[in-house]
Amino acid sequence: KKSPGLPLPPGPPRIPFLGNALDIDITEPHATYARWGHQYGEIIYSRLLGQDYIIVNSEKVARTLSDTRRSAVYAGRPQLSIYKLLGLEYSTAMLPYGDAWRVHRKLFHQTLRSDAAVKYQPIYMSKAISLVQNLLQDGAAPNLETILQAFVATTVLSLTYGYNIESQDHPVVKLVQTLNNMLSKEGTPEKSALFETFPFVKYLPSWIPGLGFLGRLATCRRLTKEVWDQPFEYTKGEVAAGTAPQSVVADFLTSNQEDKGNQPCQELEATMKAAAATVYLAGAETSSSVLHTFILAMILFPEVQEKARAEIDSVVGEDRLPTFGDRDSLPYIEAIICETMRWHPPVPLGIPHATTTDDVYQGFRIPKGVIIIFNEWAMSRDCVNPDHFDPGRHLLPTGELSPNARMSGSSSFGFGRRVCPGRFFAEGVLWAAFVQILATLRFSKATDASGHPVEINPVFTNGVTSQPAPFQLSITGTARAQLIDKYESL
Ligand code: HEM
Repeated sequence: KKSPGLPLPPGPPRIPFLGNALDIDITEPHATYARWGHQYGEIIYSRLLGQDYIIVNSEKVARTLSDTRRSAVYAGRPQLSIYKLLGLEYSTAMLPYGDAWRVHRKLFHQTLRSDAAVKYQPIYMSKAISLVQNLLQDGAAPNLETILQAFVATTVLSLTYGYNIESQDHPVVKLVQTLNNMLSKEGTPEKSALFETFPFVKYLPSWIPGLGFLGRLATCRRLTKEVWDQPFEYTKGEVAAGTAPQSVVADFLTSNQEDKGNQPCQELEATMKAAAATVYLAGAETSSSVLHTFILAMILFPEVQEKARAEIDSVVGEDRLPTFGDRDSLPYIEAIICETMRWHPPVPLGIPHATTTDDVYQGFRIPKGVIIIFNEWAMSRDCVNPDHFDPGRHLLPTGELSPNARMSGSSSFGFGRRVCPGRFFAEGVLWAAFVQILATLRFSKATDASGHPVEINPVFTNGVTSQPAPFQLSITGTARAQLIDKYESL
């Protein structure tokens, strides 16, 4: 719809050139946008340097815009120069709305839709068992972040490519972790804004003082290519030899061979590589952030931890570990997962969408190409006492799970046609980890030399994904922990 006469949504006053750049708290932009929401309403217009933004703070509005007949209008992605500079322009999450993106989503649908993700359950469970073993071994002075990152790295590489890696020192783990660390440092919104405002910067030589990051961007592009190619070629070889275990890439290759009766064409293979590499980029930090947040919440709200263990004891008994077969009988565990996603959404501002055509919403003009920010953090605050971790929000008075309470339905997975295709997969990985952790481990505050608990100030990191800043803790085993070693021999 062309509607030049209509006003843009309301928003804070802007100054020439910088727009609202000076109004935003860069350590917590989601909180700034939420405050604007209280002042200007559910949908806000803002301008940062040369770029127009619409910020949506309400889940109801986000769903109205992206889950209805308008869904195609809100399914675009901004085409920012930084994606190309980092070598990410072919990643599923950055593709414009169109045919190439549809092929990616079809591949994900084949292997990761809700019923297909179920077949990875044995992998989810055995990786969760290794996680609790590692946490228990390290209980005295746990290096939580390293253990969680290793869990996620080995799990995602096993599920995506069929790698059976236990050690974080494996070259492929090192490769993807180096790339992820570089991407989060070099792919910041500030650098993105710099390239959008001064496009010529990317043509300058990196030896100019202050432009050393141009050289690091080139390294990112090289590493991205390696992450694209290396693990994929490994799985392709295993599939050809008939020795490939179950994995997303093995599924991609075999289901597309079956369709065509021969090897997938080169173009489809390139698409598979890009989609598979997106799994690590999109799934690793997000999943480890959820686990990290969960452990923090269990320490700050010990009554939740106790109640969860009591539920596991009553349903599972004391002489075995929980299995996926117990899942429907453990509504409180399910509610803890939903509450973890709500208490601190791992991607507070989602991944930006962009409009594919002009639109009109409630009398406001929404121009084509404008960047749409779904503020998942603001949406998570729209409840009574939002800072309190209360799984009861997701339960009926009878103790059963509320009809819509499922982790994969959380607004923290985004909206509309761009909703996270890995949500069922993430739900499986995280359910297995949560339930085994609660069944076998007890978390508490660390104690200082004089035996006093070390208080925790819950602070979260800032970036595309957000997780708790490091905190001290103590981990001990419950009576059921002795079953962990037996599980290995099953
Ligand atoms: C708890 C873990 C995860 C969280 C919180 C999460 C969250 C998100 C969010 C917020 C988006 C953007 C949605 C939007 O634009 O509206 C997204 C996109 C995406 N996620 Fe996830 N994700 C998680 C795990 C995963 C996993 C395990 C995979 C792969 C198996 C994955 C694959 C993707 C892909 C491919 C996209 C891009 C979709 C597109 O642009 O069409 N994610 N995710």
